[in-house]
Amino acid sequence: MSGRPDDTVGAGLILVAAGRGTRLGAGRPKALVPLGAGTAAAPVLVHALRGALRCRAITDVVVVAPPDEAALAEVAASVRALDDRRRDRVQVVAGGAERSDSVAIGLAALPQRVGVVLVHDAARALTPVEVFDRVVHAVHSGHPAVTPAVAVTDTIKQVRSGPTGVETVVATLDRSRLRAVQTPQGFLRETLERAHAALRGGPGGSEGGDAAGDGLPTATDDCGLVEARGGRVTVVEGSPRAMKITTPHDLEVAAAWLATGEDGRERP
Ligand SMILES: Nc1ccn([C@@H]2O[C@H](COP(=O)(O)OP(=O)(O)OP(=O)(O)O)[C@@H](O)[C@H]2O)c(=O)n1
Ligand SMILES: C[C@](O)(CO)[C@H](O)COP(=O)(O)O
Repeated sequence: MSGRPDDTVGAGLILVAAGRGTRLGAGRPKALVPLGAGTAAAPVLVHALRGALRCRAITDVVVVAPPDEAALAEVAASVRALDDRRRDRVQVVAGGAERSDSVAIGLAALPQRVGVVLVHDAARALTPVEVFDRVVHAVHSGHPAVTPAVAVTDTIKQVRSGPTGVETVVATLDRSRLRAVQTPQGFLRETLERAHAALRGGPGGSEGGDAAGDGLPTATDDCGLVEARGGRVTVVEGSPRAMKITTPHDLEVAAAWLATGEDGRERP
């Protein structure tokens, strides 16, 4: 870790949008599914990109798109249509099989001048700019890996599956110490690069995606990869508006926020 980045240096954004959207079941990649009605209507990815570009610290963007030709072309056309002077600093690349593959592809494509990297799910399309700003500020303040998070409001039980598939409760977890993590997650570039190198069998890692080397599944978020190497992850306040559009119900909620102007974004 080399300490704080120069405060005047901007941040790069990896917007991962290459998922299939199986749980949404819209018959097309989730990033390309229309969200909103009338003048607010745009693909999920476009909402996410416009939202992220409200963060003035972002200077460079890599959109990691679904790998098929038609989807790539549609994403590239959306980028060309962006009303933002940073449009020329937005690249589109084809994603990989798993989210972590897509992040690694995006990271490799980010220009070397970028020393601070944000990784954001296109599926968290209505994330307020304040969340981006808090994450960037924390990295600039010397925190090498940062995640936004919200408190858990349900009582959370740990369960085990019996031989017949029926689940029984093993324990009730201490909710006051649990957080649901969101994106954008922010990193010093070298912290993220080392975490991904380890995932792929580099120094400190293990081949096959078992980042912690303990037989547990690969971490589903990038801060998890840092944790698995014993790195420190700092938590900043997230937002309910940064919820991930995963199911048809989530899409309805997001559309309702847009319809009522309650998308959590500042109005001019
Ligand atoms: N191979 C993958 C898988 C996921 N993602 C992205 O990672 C984010 C979080 O993933 P999720 O919401 O789970 O999206 P999907 O993988 O598309 O959803 P599902 O599991 O329902 O197919 C999304 O913006 C998704 O596009 C990606 O870029 N590349
Ligand atoms: C990165 C993430 O959005 C943080 O909550 C989440 O881990 C993505 O997981 P998914 O299972 O790929 O949706």
